[in-house]
Amino acid sequence: MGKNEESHPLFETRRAKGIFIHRIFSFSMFLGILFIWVYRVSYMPRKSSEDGKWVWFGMFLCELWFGLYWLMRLSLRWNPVFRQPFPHTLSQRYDDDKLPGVDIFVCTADPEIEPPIMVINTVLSVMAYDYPTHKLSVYLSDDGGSDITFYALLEASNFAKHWLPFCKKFNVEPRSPAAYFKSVSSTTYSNDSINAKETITDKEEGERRKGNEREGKKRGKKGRGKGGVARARLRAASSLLEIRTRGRESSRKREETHALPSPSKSSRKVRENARPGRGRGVPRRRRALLLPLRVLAKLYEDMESRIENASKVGEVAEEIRSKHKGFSQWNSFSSRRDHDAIIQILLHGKDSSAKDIDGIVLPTLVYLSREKRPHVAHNFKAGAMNSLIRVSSIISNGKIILNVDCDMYANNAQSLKEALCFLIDEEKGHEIAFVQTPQGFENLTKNDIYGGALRVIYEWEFPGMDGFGGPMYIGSGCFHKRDTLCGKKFNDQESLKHWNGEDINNDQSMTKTSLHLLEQKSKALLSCTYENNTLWGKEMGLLYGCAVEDVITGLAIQCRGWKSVYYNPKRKAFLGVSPTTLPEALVQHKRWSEGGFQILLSKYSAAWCAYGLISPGLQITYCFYNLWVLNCLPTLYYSIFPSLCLLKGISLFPQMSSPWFIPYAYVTLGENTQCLLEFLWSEGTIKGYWNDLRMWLYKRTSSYLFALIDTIFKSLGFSSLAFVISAKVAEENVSQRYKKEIMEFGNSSPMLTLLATLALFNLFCLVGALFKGGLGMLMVLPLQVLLSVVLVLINLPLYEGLFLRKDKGRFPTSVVFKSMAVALSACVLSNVNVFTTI
Ligand SMILES: O=c1ccn([C@@H]2O[C@H](COP(=O)(O)OP(=O)(O)O[C@H]3O[C@H](CO)[C@@H](O)[C@H](O)[C@H]3O)[C@@H](O)[C@H]2O)c(=O)[nH]1
Ligand SMILES: [Mn+2]
Repeated sequence: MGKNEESHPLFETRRAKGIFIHRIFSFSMFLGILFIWVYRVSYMPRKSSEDGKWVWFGMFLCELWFGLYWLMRLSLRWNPVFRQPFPHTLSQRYDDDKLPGVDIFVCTADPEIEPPIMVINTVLSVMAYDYPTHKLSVYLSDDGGSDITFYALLEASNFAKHWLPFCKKFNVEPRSPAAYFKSVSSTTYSNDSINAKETITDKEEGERRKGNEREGKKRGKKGRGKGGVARARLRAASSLLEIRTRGRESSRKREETHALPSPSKSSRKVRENARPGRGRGVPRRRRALLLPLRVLAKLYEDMESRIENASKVGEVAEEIRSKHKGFSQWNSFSSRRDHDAIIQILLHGKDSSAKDIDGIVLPTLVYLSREKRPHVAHNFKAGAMNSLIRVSSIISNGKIILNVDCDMYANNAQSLKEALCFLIDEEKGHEIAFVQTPQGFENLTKNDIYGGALRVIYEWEFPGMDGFGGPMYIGSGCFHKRDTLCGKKFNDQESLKHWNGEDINNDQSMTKTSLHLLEQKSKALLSCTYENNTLWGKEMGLLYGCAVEDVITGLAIQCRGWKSVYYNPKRKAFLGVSPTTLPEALVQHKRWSEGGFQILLSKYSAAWCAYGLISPGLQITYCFYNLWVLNCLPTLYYSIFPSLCLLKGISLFPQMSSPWFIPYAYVTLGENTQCLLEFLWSEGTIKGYWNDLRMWLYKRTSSYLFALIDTIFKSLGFSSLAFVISAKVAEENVSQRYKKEIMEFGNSSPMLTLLATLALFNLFCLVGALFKGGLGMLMVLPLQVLLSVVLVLINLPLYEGLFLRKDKGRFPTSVVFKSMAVALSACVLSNVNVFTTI
């Protein structure tokens, strides 16, 4: 870091390397595409009676679309930028009191799909951010209106008293207790020798370790080996708890620990305490220390089983209810869709009882569930977010707002400060409205069978958007400035004012009565009718009426003149849960693609309304995503007609001997090589690429098609907006199959039936064609055979699911029959007459 700290910016932006080569390559690809277009037009069958005239014309339209869409995609790769924050500079420049208040919103909506224990793990992980606790407030919005979730949060508020000091003193990662204990479990709980601990590492831990090693070196220690840091962590953890336990017995000892002024100092002291056992191979000492970590783990396990018990029974025991007044807000009439506003401030920074076991103030923690009535539209997550914005504004009013989904725990305690570097940078921070991090997933398998990682989007495309003015807002893992989220326009003069770290909440102290008053005041803000005749959902807060409330809100913010930043740290900032079955993955993509298309048709349309408000490059990239759905038509066409014509012996592509074959071969090879390389460079595997290709096809031929149909229905007023919440837990046998990367079909939804029908249709066409023409077909119609073979190969797991598998994840028999019948009759019918004459 430079000497001149004052002028050193808080972040830097780098351009990608090799852009020039990429542009030349893209130019050659574009030439190839032009040649394909020329070929289609000049070889169009002239006479109306000629075989396949209309099919040919359709092929031309498809290729025209693919070519244009490829150009849009190119814009995402035109000018990528990468960001690097400097949190140390931030820490040097702003002491704790100067840092802005941060309000963190966690949203949950259904205690069955989103188990309360998972929700509070997310809550605990964000409470434990490396950030001054008196500047941190965490709000849980529960659209499920569940007293069990409330109970879980109540438990979490107690557990936090032990968990936060533990995390901070020993710098543990990740700070979701479940994830942390899982990472150390196999070793700590066993009574086996210390060596077992050497194996507790996973990839993420490796990252953390590197950081630790660097830190360790700074402190003049030798870099530790693999197991060494893990051991040190355990030892540190153990010794802290040992002190805690002993502390309970001897108050003198306890005071000693508490008297230490700063956590880091005390942690050093504890580490020193622990040192005698190190490196001498004295298992006795270590074993003695192991027990206390168990105490914390046990504390967690007990809490977990109490919460899970309550979930199983479906209610909170009377004994517990009677101990906390919060429960009185639920009555026998309360249901998910019909209940009063509920709010409870569980911890408040200004309340003297809200301290951890070290006497340090805990972050403010609030449970809320907005009022719900069956006939009042509640606007899904957008509605929840707006309630959160309002309530937090009277409780803590943090200038920065972070929103996470309830499954997305913070995986990196530093990322809050890192994100702040962008938002409060003296030079550029004034124009940045939000910082989006990519969504990481903890449950991905090696070859990512449902393409849930969205690797290429996060590694290549979002940096491309960033180069044009900023990425989209994609919900979870986004840091906003409160005022821009509430509709503030970008105004140079005002925004240029230097960031002032004024204190947010200057209330002196909070008594029980003042807390109660605050809760009552908040309830009014949570009522169903509060937003009537206001700008909420239209110009303020998150916008309503769109299936991807986040993306449209982000676009609106950018249209008001703001920029955004994409921050993709090496150690993922958040980890959540990705769908573990094919139907779920398809339904999620349907929601996303439908939402995107709604944006394109809305008053914020990136295609026309955003003109002049955001950069043309950004406009194109938004269109690229918002046009996902339209891909269904050409893709369906391309996966049906070439196969069908193969069966009928009609040629749709140039012969191998023709010079026109070259552009087809070049474009196909070039495109696939580029995509494969991008995938591999984003830490994907080759098999993963193949899986991704399959999902690419399935999304296009089912999710997008149904999204298109639904959008049409909605615009005609036949149906209304819905939000299908993604499942975050799976049955045991489903998750077993998921881990083995066996595709899960398991239901007879129209989407799956359609996929099965298409797959069978391709199979029948290929088999029929080979039967009729033998391998000679390969010489006559090489590209069509290739296309058909690829389609059949990519569908292999689907055929298995239809005919070979016996487990519950296979296709239901009804789908087997339906799809067989439709696919067969399509083949037979087309062979008898039609398509040539239409
Ligand atoms: O009525 C609702 C519906 C959903 N949610 C919450 O919204 C979040 C996202 O829901 P999920 O089912 O997990 O959807 P995903 O598709 O996984 O979420 C992505 O896409 C959504 C938009 O479709 C964004 O809102 C999310 O932030 C983004 O992570 C979850 O925490 C839900 O609890 C609510 O609070 N109220
Ligand atoms: Mn989700």
